[in-house]
Amino acid sequence: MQTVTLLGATGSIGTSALDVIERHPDRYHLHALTAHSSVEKLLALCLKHQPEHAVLGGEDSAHRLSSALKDHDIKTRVSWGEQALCEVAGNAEVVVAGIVGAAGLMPTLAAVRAGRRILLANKEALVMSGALFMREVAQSGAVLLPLDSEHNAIFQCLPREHRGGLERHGITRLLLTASGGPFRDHGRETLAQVTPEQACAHPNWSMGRKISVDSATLMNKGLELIEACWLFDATPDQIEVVVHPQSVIHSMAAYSDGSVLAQLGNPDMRTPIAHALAWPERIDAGVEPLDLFTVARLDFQTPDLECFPCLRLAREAMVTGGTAPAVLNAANEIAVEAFLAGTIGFNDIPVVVETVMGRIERCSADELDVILAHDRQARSEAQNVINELAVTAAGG
Ligand SMILES: NC(=O)C1=CN([C@@H]2O[C@H](COP(=O)(O)OP(=O)(O)OC[C@H]3O[C@@H](n4cnc5c(N)ncnc54)[C@H](OP(=O)(O)O)[C@@H]3O)[C@@H](O)[C@H]2O)C=CC1
Ligand SMILES: CC(=O)[C@@H](O)[C@H](O)COP(=O)(O)O
Ligand SMILES: [Mn+2]
Repeated sequence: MQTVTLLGATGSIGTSALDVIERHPDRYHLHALTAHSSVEKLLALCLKHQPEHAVLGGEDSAHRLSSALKDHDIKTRVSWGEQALCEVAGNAEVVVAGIVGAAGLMPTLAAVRAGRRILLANKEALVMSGALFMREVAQSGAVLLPLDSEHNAIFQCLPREHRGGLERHGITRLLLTASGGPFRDHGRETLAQVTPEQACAHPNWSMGRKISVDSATLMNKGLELIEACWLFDATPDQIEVVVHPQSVIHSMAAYSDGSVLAQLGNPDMRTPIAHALAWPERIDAGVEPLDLFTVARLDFQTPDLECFPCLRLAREAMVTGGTAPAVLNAANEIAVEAFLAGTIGFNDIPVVVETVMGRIERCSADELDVILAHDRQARSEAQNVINELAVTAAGG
């Protein structure tokens, strides 16, 4: 029996992870469930799963949850804030990192430092702090398993011990597949008019709103390119993005003898979650078997970097290195929030990111304090750019 902390239990990853965990009560025991502000959702999960701990973002919401649990005579202990998240992340054998955005960095790092088995969905944490994060994994002996569907697929296509560069294993390229998002065939003019609801309607995956917008701008693929560089010790030019609208091939590894290994499956996050939970064993994920006759065809295209500059910006940030990926990520988080709030348009997202990247000087990213300072600076600069765009739009 392994104890599990599920960071971001009320989200899309959290829901899929609970579905898999529930199928295997003999293997997994819930140590903690966490959320930010979804008190009612976390209450329902605590009533059902009775974890030892529940963590929320603020004191008021934690008091509300605690008193509701007492009314139901449930013994789950409730706490709040980043320190509490780090404690529950450090105290379970398995940690599912399913918080969205930079907020996931400190709890995920706490799990790394405690040498836990980490199932990483929170790609932003690795994008922000890649070198430091991987150094801490090596030092603590943590087992880092990718949940992101593409990275989990690549992991499955690589030799079991894949350390120290791809060439050593005869791997020439990683082929990172991208659905192309809901606006794959749109031109730049129509993109200017798209709404948050349209952007969040991903053609193949049901996900949280932030990652859905990232998929629509191709920033998700950019973040994933950076994520793949760190996870698989690859250089940006060893990674090729392939638009594959069906999302059936989840990614591939090309070898020097001409072989290309791929992992296929229905687009359902329970597959990578079950894979990483049980690795190196295999367990039931509750996922329908893939029916290739229904899929019928697999298409491939090159990404359109004119309409979707975010992929280019992320590649450039990785090549620049240091704090550039943290700046890219922070600016993107603010821009996506503004787009979802209706403050800026879809095509303004890359404008905000590129302008912020041009204004903040790159630094070495060896220290956490430096990374966090650049994250804060990029957020504040992104807000400035958004304000400037509003003035321009008002004719100022
Ligand atoms: N969804 C998917 O299929 C995939 C997701 N990912 C990655 O997984 C991560 C989670 O994505 P997804 O599940 O879609 O996101 P959701 O928005 O669905 O869920 C986010 C979760 O994080 C919690 N959360 C939000 N803000 C904070 C905060 N400031 N502090 C602590 N917790 C917070 C939310 O709590 P509350 O409900 O209270 O807001 C919720 O539990 C992202 O990094 C995403 O890129 C990667 C591959 C696939
Ligand atoms: C399920 C998953 O891993 C997402 O990151 C998915 O990849 C999004 O799809 P695209 O970014 O390819 O549209
Ligand atoms: Mn992905």
